Amino acid sequence: MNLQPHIAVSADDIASRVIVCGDPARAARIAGWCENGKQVASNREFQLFNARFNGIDVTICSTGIGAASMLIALEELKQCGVTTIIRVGSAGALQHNIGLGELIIAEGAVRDEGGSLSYLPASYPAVADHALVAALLSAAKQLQSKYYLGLVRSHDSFYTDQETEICEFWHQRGVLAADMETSALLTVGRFRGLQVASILNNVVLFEQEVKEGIGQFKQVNGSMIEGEKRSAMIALQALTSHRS
Ligand SMILES: O=P(O)(O)O[C@H]1O[C@H](CO)[C@@H](O)[C@H]1O
Ligand SMILES: O=c1cc[nH]c(=O)[nH]1
Repeated sequence: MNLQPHIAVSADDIASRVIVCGDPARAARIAGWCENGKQVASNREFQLFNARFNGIDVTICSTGIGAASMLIALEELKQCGVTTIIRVGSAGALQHNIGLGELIIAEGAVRDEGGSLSYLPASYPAVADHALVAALLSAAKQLQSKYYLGLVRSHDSFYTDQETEICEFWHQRGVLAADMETSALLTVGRFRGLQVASILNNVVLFEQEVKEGIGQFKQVNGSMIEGEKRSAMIALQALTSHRS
């Protein structure tokens, strides 16, 4: 079969169960936490690895930053016969009680990114697959991990002049955290008939300067790196215990 133009694999090359994440280095780390992790493609921000977890084939695919490139990966993964996608992402908290390295499981998302809006109007909801969320909750309990369950917000622009006001607005409305891809994954994934969900590792405290938080993440802050691994293990457990 033909290679997909961006993710550079064909249907024969990858599994039907996929973990996506923004950071290519995270994709490599997740593959390393599985059995037999090996790279199958490398093109731009799209780094793909095949591996086995709980005796089941999985693929890990990085998608870069933002909804636009994540949606390219989603469409091409769908063309390759993928049925189930869980995002293992990072996020900034919008509530004071969510600590660094603590995990957020998205029930749904505020669609403040342009990618999904180019497919469907804002009135179409961004909702995670119910069974996949149940599998994530069950895996989190099995691994004795604390988690927050609720709404997240996805956006396109990290450094707007209104960032403080925007975060305060969604904080007041009970949204748990912000990332840049979850709402597009939930909206377009559902629209395309995929089972989709998202689990996020908090790397910025609420009301912390975003540059400072992301910088600490880059410096391999212990709790945030531990949160990344725990989020990946929960997602892998959910992905491989879930009936696709
Ligand atoms: O760590 P990832 O998965 O890339 O997720 C978050 O980090 C990036 C911004 O630093 C955005 O992609 C955001 O959604
Ligand atoms: O504050 C943050 C941190 C990570 N990703 C985001 O989109 N926002």
